[in-house]
Amino acid sequence: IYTPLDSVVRSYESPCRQTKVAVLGAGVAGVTAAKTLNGNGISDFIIVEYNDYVGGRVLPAKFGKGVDWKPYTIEQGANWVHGTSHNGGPENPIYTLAQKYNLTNHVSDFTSLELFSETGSDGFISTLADFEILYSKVEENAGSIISENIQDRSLRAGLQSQGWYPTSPNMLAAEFYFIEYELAQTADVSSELFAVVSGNSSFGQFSEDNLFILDQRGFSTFIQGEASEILTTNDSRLLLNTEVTNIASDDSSVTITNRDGTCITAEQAIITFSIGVLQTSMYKRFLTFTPFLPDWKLKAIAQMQMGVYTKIFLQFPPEKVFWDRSKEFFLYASRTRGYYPIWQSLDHENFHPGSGILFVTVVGDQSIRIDQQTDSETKAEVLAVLAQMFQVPIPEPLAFYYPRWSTTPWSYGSYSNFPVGMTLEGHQNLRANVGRLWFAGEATSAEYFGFLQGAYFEGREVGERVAARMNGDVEKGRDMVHYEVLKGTTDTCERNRENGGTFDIQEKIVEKSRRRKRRFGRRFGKW
Ligand SMILES: Cc1cc2nc3c(=O)[nH]c(=O)nc-3n(C[C@H](O)[C@H](O)[C@H](O)COP(=O)(O)OP(=O)(O)OC[C@H]3O[C@@H](n4cnc5c(N)ncnc54)[C@H](O)[C@@H]3O)c2cc1C
Repeated sequence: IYTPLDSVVRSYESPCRQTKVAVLGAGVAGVTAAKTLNGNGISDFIIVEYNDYVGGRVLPAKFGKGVDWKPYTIEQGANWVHGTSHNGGPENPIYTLAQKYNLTNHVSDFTSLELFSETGSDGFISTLADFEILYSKVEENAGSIISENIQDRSLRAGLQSQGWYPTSPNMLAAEFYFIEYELAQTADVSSELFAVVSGNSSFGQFSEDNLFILDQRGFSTFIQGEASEILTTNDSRLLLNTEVTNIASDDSSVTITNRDGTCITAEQAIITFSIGVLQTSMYKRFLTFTPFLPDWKLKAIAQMQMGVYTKIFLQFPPEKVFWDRSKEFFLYASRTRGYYPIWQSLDHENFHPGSGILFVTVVGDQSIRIDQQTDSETKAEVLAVLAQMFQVPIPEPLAFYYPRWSTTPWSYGSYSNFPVGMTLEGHQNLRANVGRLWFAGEATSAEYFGFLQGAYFEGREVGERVAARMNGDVEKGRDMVHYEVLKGTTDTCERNRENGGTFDIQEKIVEKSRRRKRRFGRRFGKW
């Protein structure tokens, strides 16, 4: 018999929208997780996304003007597919998707490079060659760290053990080109082992090619395409413009509360927020967990690092282009580490010829510094560097833009980097579920952290685990391994898939590292 009290009790019990799985975040990891759930028969999910678009850190923008006055599409976030496929061997899933969506691209030629000092064009190519040879020894050493299970150390210590002490602008620039440009942080704070693992997993396993995506539909076309295979237009299972502010879980359900006051109750939740968001929320409290996450999880979140990587775009009048249009890259050696070091021209026959577009990349502390500056302050610095490099009067740019990743509230940084002193077990604590809360994203990948493929593989894995749990597959849907107490190293037998690493592949790749080309290839002639 229905009584008014029943309805009060019912609405008290479930004031929120009900679903089986709440997928939090609509970047590569979230969309891949949702697709995997769908592929395993779970279509009752809700994706909650802060922004008004699908794609997360794959973020095109309109910039400048073309001959027809239409702006160009440039990429503020991810730009390259790092590693493609290897003679019928394993293929980078992002490469597979780039092909599926026919994304226009060009393989970057890192040898198409001109070098500059603070007083103009320079010929410090031998420094680059020296670094490249030395780095192959660092790779071999990382191989010993795995095979002999010795303690990891900083990449700085690894470089120093090979006699690398950067004391000149040229050496700083060479180190930037090989290390910071990829890790978005310095060798000082990076793990030697995992810097090598990361390079080998993508470039050693897939290929050395780096596809620069210049598709005018935007790089995010592939994620939006994948999302549209599981969602209809205006699908009520995709909540855009919705910021999650609290995640409450107990033995029976998870409740997601949003900034707009709405809420969702789910059986399981997949959290794909960046490590920057999870870290910053610990002290800014814009996102809270009820109850608090356990100590082992909080420590792992605090330990993984978030790098910052900033592309600063300039469009000059095309008739006033002052750089060599046949070159793709320009490397500037400043006395200050990381001061506007890498320039890339899009006004090139393989990119957007006649565009007048040039962009410079800074990372780490330099990114954090310029994120606090006004556009005009940063523009003045950038133009002064160009004047030093090219030794000609630099025209006023028609357009100038850069995103401020370190303060972006849905990302707080660009991508993760493996710190010194974090073991595979410590990292596993970042991946492992806490009851009904599952974690996925580029940072939870021990092998592909920082890359799109990391977000893809982790989204897929968690999607499979959650689907298995919902479908009653006890073995596959079991809790992920975590470690209440962390030891100094990870036992050899624990370097396995369960802990997010396939180090047998790594050992084989490291063995070959001396013979194979590295990311930048055999460019500088000393091989
Ligand atoms: C500048 C830059 C350059 C890069 N270059 C490359 C490259 O060339 N090649 C490459 O492979 N990778 C590159 N990356 C890394 C790549 O972009 C990421 O690895 C990948 O996009 C991460 O996907 P994700 O799904 O893990 O996280 P995200 O894309 O960050 O997805 C998480 C989603 O969660 C949402 N979210 C956050 N907080 C909340 C909240 N409170 N409520 C609701 N939603 C929320 C966010 O809006 C976001 O959409 C680059 C990244 C940046 C920033």
